[in-house]
Amino acid sequence: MKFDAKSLVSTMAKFDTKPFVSAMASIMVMRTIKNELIPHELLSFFQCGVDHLSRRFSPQFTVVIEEFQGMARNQVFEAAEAYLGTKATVSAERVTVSKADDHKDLSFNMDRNEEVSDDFEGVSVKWKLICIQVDSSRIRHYDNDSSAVAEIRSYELTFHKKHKNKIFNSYLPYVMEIARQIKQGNMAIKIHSNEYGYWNREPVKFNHPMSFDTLAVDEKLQREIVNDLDKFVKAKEFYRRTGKAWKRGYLLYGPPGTGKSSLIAAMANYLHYDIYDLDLAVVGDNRNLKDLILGMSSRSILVIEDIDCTIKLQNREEDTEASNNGHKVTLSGLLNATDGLWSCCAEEHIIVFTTNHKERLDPALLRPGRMDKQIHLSYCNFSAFKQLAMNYLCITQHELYEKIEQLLGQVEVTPAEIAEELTKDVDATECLQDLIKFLQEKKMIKEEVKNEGNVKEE
Ligand SMILES: Nc1ncnc2c1ncn2[C@@H]1O[C@H](COP(=O)(O)OP(=O)(O)OP(=O)(O)O)[C@@H](O)[C@H]1O
Ligand SMILES: [Mg+2]
Repeated sequence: MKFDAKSLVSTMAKFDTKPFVSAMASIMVMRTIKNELIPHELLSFFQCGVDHLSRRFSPQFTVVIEEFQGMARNQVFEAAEAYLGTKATVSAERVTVSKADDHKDLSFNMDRNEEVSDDFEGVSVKWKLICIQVDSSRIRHYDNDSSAVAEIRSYELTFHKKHKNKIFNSYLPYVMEIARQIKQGNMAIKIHSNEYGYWNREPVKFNHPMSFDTLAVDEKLQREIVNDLDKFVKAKEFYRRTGKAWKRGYLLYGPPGTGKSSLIAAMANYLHYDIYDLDLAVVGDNRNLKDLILGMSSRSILVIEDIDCTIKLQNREEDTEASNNGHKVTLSGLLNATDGLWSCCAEEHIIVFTTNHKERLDPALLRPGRMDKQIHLSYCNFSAFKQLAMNYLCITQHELYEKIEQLLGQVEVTPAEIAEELTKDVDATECLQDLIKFLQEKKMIKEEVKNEGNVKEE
């Protein structure tokens, strides 16, 4: 018997033939065995019908999560990959292991066609990684030069139909959130720097060890800063509701060596944000500046150090190229870049300006809403000293502390100066004695200067 498969398939498709498909399929299978003559199209049509019927009566529901959506990677697939990596080592039979250059830890994943079970609030689900090999020319996102065969990957998530709502509304968002946390913990922080109008293609791994545990600032100020950062990170909904861009500006000011750059490092390590260290002096013009800020990723810190020195930004009225020592970035350009409408394009930006001379800044830069928080980093008090002694000498108490506390109340000394004294010797007592000598000398110089002033006045 000969089939005109195409016309048979289209004829059957016009009618609701599904209830008959199963029976027909069995007949055809029998005939196939006898005659080996069933055309491919017809068989796959029956196969579809059988699958459809079995799904209809099955209590299971399956969500297919493909790796690509057009050219872009599907974020749900990426999240599932990261999330299942943590489960695979426990419940899969075979796992793959890899490590990317910018990752701190090994990444595990389920192998092809492996299954992983998971439980969420009493609901059991099954994940399966499906990999199909195809001709690479058929896939748009695939680099055709590298291989003739490509793999189309997808996850199948299967669970009981009655849990559909819970899976869509709670479980999948939960998977996305856990994956975000895993990625955040695994990715090394990077520091980006700019040359002219673009960020360097190869950001450097940020290895600064400073943290809020080692930063020596007044305890109360430190708590205030950490609380502010915590509030900012959790405030997505607040920023959305109030129509504000999700960004926060900090101005760090104080004498050299009081920990402004160290605080930025502690912030980046605490939030796990990349740093974009912007050198305004080499930015061509306002347009370049805008492009640079648009080129930053979300969840990052934009740093402009020594804002008073890099370019002349004092006077907005004189905001012309000529009055700006030939620099084409102007104050209004900078304000627009950090403040303007399009600055909302990315989310979770922290902007930090530092200066040794707050009084030299244009008030426009300090207006509330621009610099949300101004943090004064000042000379070392006793509480900050104790932190430094802990960092460098690993001590919390010493008989010389009383003397040091007294001297710290009489002279102005920066944490950087103290840090230098505490690293001069290996022995803690000798270091503290050196420090006392250093503080006494400072005190003497201060008194001499004061006396000279008094003599002049007389
Ligand atoms: N508050 C601090 N806590 C711990 N270490 C500090 C602190 N301040 C300064 N230091 C030490 O002094 C060094 C210089 O400090 P830092 O670069 O943070 O100062 P700064 O305020 O940014 O100075 P500048 O105004 O010159 O840029 C740091 O590498 C660190 O070792
Ligand atoms: Mg600095």
